[in-house]
Amino acid sequence: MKNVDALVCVVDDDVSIRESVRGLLRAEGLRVETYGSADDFLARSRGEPPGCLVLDVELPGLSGLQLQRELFRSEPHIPIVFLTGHGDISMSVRAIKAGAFEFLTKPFDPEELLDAVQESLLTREYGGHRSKDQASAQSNEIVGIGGAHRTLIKQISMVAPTDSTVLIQGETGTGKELVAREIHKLSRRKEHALVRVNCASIPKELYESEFFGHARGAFTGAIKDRMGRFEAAHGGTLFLDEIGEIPLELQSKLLRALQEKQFERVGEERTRRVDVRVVVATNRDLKAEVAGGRFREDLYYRLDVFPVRVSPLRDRREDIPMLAKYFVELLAKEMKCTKPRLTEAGVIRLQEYHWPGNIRELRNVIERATILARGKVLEFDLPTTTAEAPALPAPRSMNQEKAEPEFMTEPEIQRRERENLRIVLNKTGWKVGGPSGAAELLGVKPTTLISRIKKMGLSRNEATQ
Ligand SMILES: Nc1ncnc2c1ncn2[C@@H]1O[C@H](COP(=O)(O)OP(=O)(O)OP(=O)(O)O)[C@@H](O)[C@H]1O
Repeated sequence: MKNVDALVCVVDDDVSIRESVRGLLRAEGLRVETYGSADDFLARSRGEPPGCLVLDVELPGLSGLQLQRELFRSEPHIPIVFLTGHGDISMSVRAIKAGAFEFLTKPFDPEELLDAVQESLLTREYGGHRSKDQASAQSNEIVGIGGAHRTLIKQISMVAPTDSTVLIQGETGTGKELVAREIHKLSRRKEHALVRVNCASIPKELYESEFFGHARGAFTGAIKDRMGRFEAAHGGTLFLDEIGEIPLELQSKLLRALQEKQFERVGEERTRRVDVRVVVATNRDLKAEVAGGRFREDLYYRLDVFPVRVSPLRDRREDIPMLAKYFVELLAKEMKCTKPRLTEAGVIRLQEYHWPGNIRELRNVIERATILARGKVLEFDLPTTTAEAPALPAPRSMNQEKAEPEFMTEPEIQRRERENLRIVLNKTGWKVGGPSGAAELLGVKPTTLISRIKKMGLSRNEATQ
């Protein structure tokens, strides 16, 4: 196991739970400290901040949620895995909104707990979590804590060491370029160049020369030989950003270069070979572009080797507290100004907004607020929106029974979706996580499901009616 020797603190008033968690984690080579209450943890754990905190919700004295709040002020980067005896949805919503890493119900599944702890430690390794004593915020960190973030980090660490082509898709400002840079940084090519080409900014007539280079005199203005981006990336990574913008005429030439790793400069006969790893990104739905005849199907399949989807920020609101803290720290450092104060109310405001411009917009909003705050409290002036989160898929069995009519109205869709969800929750006895939980049945993450349940105002009472 990775992260051997990392410190995990366990806070639970039930000694048998403390001891079984301790045994489980120790067997994996982790260092474990146990505490019988939150107060005890605060009083005694003044040394090294843990890489992960396994925390009971109901505790004598300060509760688990109160400790979470306390830590949010002083040690916001410690990932917390909650254990609760009740599986209380509204409580988990609150905990997850406040940035909890995972929420597991007792009796816990040892595998699930180990997975959660391991993933939290992995996330920390990636700079998602920094203790107070560690270096302060650096630009180019991939910050986050939730399930979508963890999946992304896992995918990056799996594909980076290979030479496979990576297709990164996601809305504007979600961090696609950051992902491409991280893949390069973690690859064997890291000592060589990462060459970025923004395909949206090249005039049509210059594409070929930009990609493959040209010989002197090849066209008006070609006053000397020039190498293209493929050659410039030799040994390293070629990052083609906004790949969906490449004109059809050039797509076949690009396909050949990608397939055969060879090409000719414009105005030259000689075939050149290069060793490049290709990473591409787009905010378009490339499949739809193929269907619309704007993108070659063969090129699409050549690129779609290892697809990575970066979720919109509104689908990973659990990352917002950590991202906000990160940007406040980073921007104060960059702007050389006193760090303004981020309040809990401010964080909640940020979590309510729907972020069409994603993380880029969040950064801009925090930058503007930092200027206006003059070292005091950050205030966020954001429009109130009614934007809907994307719908959950209906349970599979129901889809099979009857095809959806094409013309269902929005309220009808919502009513059906709510009804489906109620049925599934009834079926699982209101159990959300775990192998037989509703999230697994619906094929969504427990955190997504919990926020959906909250949003639809579903309650256990109603579900058993
Ligand atoms: N997970 C993250 N943690 C910290 N900063 C992030 C994260 N994701 C994105 N950012 C920051 O948000 C901004 C936008 O990210 P980036 O340029 O990578 O997005 P993009 O998806 O490539 O956007 P576009 O499609 O418009 O090119 C950058 O300043 C980047 O550093």
